[in-house]
Amino acid sequence: MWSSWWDIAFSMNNKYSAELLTLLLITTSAVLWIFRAAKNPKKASPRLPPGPLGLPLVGYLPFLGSQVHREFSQLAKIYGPIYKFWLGTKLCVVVSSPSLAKEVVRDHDSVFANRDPPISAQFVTFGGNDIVFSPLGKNWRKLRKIFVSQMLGSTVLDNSYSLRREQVMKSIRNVYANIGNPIDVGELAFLTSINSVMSMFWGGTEQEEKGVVFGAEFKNMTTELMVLLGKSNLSDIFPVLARFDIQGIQRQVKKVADSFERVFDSAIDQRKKTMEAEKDDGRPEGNEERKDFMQFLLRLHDGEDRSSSITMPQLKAVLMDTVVGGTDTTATTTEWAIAELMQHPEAMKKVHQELTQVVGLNNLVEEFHLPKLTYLDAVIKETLRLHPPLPFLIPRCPSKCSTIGGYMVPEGTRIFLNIWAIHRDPNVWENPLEFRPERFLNGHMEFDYNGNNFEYLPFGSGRRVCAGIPLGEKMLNFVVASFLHSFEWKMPLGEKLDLSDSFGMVTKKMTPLVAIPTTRLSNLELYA
Ligand code: HEM
Repeated sequence: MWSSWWDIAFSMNNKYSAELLTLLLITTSAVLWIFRAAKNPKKASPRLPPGPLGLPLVGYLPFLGSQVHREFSQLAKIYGPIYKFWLGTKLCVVVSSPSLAKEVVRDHDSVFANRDPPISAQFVTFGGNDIVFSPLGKNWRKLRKIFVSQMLGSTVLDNSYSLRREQVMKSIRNVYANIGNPIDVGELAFLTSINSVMSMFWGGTEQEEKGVVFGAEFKNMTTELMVLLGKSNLSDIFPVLARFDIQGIQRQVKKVADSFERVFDSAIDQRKKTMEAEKDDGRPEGNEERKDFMQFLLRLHDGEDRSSSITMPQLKAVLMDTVVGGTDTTATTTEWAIAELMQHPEAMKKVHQELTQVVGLNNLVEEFHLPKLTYLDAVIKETLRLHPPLPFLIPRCPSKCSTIGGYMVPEGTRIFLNIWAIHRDPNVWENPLEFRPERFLNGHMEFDYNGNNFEYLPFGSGRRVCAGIPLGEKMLNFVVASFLHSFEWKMPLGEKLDLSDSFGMVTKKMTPLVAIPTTRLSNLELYA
């Protein structure tokens, strides 16, 4: 019996024993090294993800074109589902597969639930007091809780339905007044969304009309803000240049933010006066039934309970999150949904059949019809799959160095979750480029907007999932259903429908959808 490796070695022919001994030593060391590495993975330091080379100093910046979502998806085909590039001194990582998205937003959620706000965001967040761009922390937690569970709680949303309904009715009346003439559907959708939100701010007071007048003004301001925030700013790429504001982006953002603040100040003043007057009249402070956003937030501002009271900059920042976060996204999706249906008459026919059956041609759509409009819901889900308004969500930023997909992702990296690519991945979706609402109907996999299925993330996922889902979903389904039930939409004679998109902070149709409405309801009095 051989008692040890040494015995084996020395029992052999001298000619081979030295070589064998060396071989054994190498093998043993390798086995020991692998064993230790497996036992103590921290010691094996992972590398940065692969990625395209850029130029010295500027990195990949000069190679970024205007269709960034398509370019990022192409790069994933070359470098894989996780890759990196540099923009100046900023390291960026793009993640484009459901399993790696899960690692980011579920497995490492607390580390990646931070944002990397552009430098100009400080002006729209009233000094970092909002929900969208705040780092994970006390401020964010408090505001998000107020926003999700109280401000957009089901009682508030139910109580404010009549306000949204009134705004949708107004839009229907406006379209009817222009029946047979071309209408910019995106603009119509935007005004309907912003007027609904404005009306919820003012909440059925005498100032509500004024709020709605501001709607048109807000539209231009929001569009301008989105363009500015979506621009590559040298100040972000080279923070040492920030104070020179070479492209003037910070200045312009500040100007738009100041205009928003003037409107907010006027609304806040007026609302305070109304609440005072109600108190003087002996009515309970603020009308309990009304429960509009402004009244609700002002009460929190005046509140003595420090755990739930908010400062004036926080109040304004939350208003800003609602206006900016909630209107362009909803309006853009409404425009895409109608455009896709016009391009797919079979699907449009099914939507119309469902509306006729559930709502009836002698009625207008009401929010209580929505749960029964299952095909319409599938249409909206399919629209958000093909055209997520935020193709990379809102970039995340790890608070410490982490490992994703076996690669190192250092603290402070800007993370783009490319859901646009995931939603069009042929390994995930059958015929992904086809518009097929049926894939979201019963019998197929369950999809909702809460981000639990990493193949479908139009509202994001994890702690930073969209905070406005209940309102966004209600407005979206209600507005699309109302526009489609009340009118048939056709392209002007000789014009072709264009479905190409244009990348931006919110990715929209390249050419606005301009269509001609004709009436659909049997009872024309409903349009009055
Ligand atoms: C079609 C409609 C909408 C879409 C597609 C959408 C999409 C998104 C996405 C992708 C994010 C980032 C999520 C992440 O990083 O994981 C987000 C965040 C957010 N959205 Fe929405 N959104 C919509 C409507 C709304 C509405 C109506 C509101 C407000 C009433 C709103 C308020 C917010 C806020 C406050 C955040 C920041 C959440 C946080 O950082 O904690 N959104 N949204």
